[in-house]
Amino acid sequence: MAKRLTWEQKHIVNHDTGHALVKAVPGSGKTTTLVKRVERLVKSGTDPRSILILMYNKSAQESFIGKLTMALQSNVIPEVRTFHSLALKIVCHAERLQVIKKKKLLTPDNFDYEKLVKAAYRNGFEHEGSYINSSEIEEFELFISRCKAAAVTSSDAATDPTFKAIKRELIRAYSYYCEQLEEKNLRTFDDCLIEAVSLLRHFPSLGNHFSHIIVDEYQDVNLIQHDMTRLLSKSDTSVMAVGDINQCIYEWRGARPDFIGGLFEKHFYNTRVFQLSCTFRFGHQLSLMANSVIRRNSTKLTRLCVSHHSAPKTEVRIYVDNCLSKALKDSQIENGTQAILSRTKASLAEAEVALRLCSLPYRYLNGSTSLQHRSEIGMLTVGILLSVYGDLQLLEKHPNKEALINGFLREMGFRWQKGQLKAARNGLAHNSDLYSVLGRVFDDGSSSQHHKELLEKLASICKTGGKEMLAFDVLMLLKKAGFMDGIGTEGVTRTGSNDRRRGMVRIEELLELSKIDSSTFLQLILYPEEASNDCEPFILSTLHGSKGLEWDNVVLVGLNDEEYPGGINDDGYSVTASKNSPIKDDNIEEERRLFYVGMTRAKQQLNLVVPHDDGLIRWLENCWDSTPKKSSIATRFVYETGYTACNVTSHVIYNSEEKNQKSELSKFHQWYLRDLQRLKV
Ligand SMILES: Nc1ncnc2c1ncn2[C@@H]1O[C@H](COP(=O)(O)OP(=O)(O)OP(=O)(O)O)[C@@H](O)[C@H]1O
Repeated sequence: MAKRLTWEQKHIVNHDTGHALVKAVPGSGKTTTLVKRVERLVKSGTDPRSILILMYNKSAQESFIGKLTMALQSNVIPEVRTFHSLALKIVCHAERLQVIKKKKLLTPDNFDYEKLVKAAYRNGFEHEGSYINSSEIEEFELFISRCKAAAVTSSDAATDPTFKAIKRELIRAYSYYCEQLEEKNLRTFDDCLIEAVSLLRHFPSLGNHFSHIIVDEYQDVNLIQHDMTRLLSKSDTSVMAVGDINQCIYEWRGARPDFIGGLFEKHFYNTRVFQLSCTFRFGHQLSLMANSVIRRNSTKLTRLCVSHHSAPKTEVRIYVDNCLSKALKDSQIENGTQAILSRTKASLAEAEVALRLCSLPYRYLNGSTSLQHRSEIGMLTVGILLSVYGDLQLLEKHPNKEALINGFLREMGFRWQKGQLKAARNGLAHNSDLYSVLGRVFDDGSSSQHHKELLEKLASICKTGGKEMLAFDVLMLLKKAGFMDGIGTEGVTRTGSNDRRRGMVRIEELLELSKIDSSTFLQLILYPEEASNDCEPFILSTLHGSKGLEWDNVVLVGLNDEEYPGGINDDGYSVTASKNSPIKDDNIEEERRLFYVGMTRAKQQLNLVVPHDDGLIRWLENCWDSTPKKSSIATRFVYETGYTACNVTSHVIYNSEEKNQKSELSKFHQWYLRDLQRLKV
């Protein structure tokens, strides 16, 4: 059945020519509106080939093409591309015209790309042996994209003072990566973007002439993409940028709130501003809570996110005491989609253990790191194996043997000398007696006092536990023996190191709470039970990864203030950040936007799993929605939701309660009611 467009949607569909900026709240029917707009333009005579639509990623591009083909009922549809694919088209065209050198495109799914990244990593870190932890490669790739988004060359990286805090190994790896691309005559999509912008600047005719350009998710564009949009726009081109400043969360990839929040209007003259302020995804309580959080940012909130009458009546629950298992048990929705989202990967690892404990099915959104590949889990598993059995026989033939042992060897703080790590790995391939293997490795005359002490620690832990011990107690033994002291010190980036340290804290809390014995823990990690298939698998994702997606049931975890937003700046670019420095206002604003993105993914249910915090309980009882003055245990963002007051107001709305009750509501909630009336939704 055709949907009746809201009047805000109709205004956008009917916009004629001239630049436009559409400010759209989450789930506000952007795609529906844009498809309708293109349909109207084509039906009123615009040549579809003169319309360009730029989507943020490939899946959005494919879904948009599908919807457009259906709407236009024609094979001639406008050009729908991602920035990358458009850049590639321009670069290929320039190659054919022999304006630039021909190079081979290296895509991320190409095996040669993986080989190149690993070779560069090995080179930078002087890494020995064939095994490299996937999360280390992920961190290196992230660093590559950060550099490329800012068009940083390898020599820039080596000399730029803002890179002072970056590990030299990482910069060496990046230089090697750039050199290899050059030497082998290769380019990646990131290189294409940089080259395409430079080509358009010097040879403007390389870009087709478009009468309309529509750019979706404009809050995610970086400077290169913003420049590309400008260079593609001719004097008679109408550019429409669509996005939400409150969902700008990719600053580490070069996106900045000011592109959508000012620069677009500055660079594209006479821009008309439109709003899509009505959400079809979630109900009033969640809308009120989301507004209540995001209004703390310095970006002035001129329009609220308001729920459409057809939106689900979303239920929001808060679980105190980090009761994830309880939240998982009572929040499942039959046949509904569900997700667990977290700021850090560390809390996702904890969620994985909790899901295994409840025998619930799950998978990662992008298939990346799973429990066995996290080095602190390897450390703990090997430590428990040693304390219970004295050796690693149980790992023989296990598919994750290498990953788990690698975690241990890496986190134990051995300070390996050349050749030793490789010798240890080779030795352990055929011998499960870790103590004797390491004894032989360090018995070459060059071993230091430090190595001897570590071996003594190992000896002290071997078979001290026993099957009947609680996993938590074994962990305490390992801690006492100094096993956990080195966690994170070998990290590729500070973000990764912090994440592993947090992972350890999270697992410690979970083991203390769940009281499982060590053999159950080993079973969970090594041979988890088949999960029940009574419900849809829980999707595990970071908040960053959840952007643009939605689920019936969303569970947010890792909501303690010291982890999220955290007291320290995790960003490896920051030179001055120290453990005690307070998080900067800009960073808090970005973290707040991330929380806003996370909470607005839910359709039917939002479950917030928070640590025990008496302050929060008081806050909830008193209907307060201000930020606590002193540092809190639960993340400050949960306080900012004004949960109880929003619950009351949404009750008033759903039950069409009396006017006098409405007048008792806060000014902010009255604003919401006025918008609801104004929008007539
Ligand atoms: N006018 C309308 N009336 C009723 N439902 C609508 C209307 N417009 C859009 N929707 C519904 O709202 C939901 C979200 O729409 P759409 O996918 O177009 O949103 P979006 O803004 O692109 O989403 P996102 O925020 O994830 O980018 C869809 O289920 C769509 O059918």
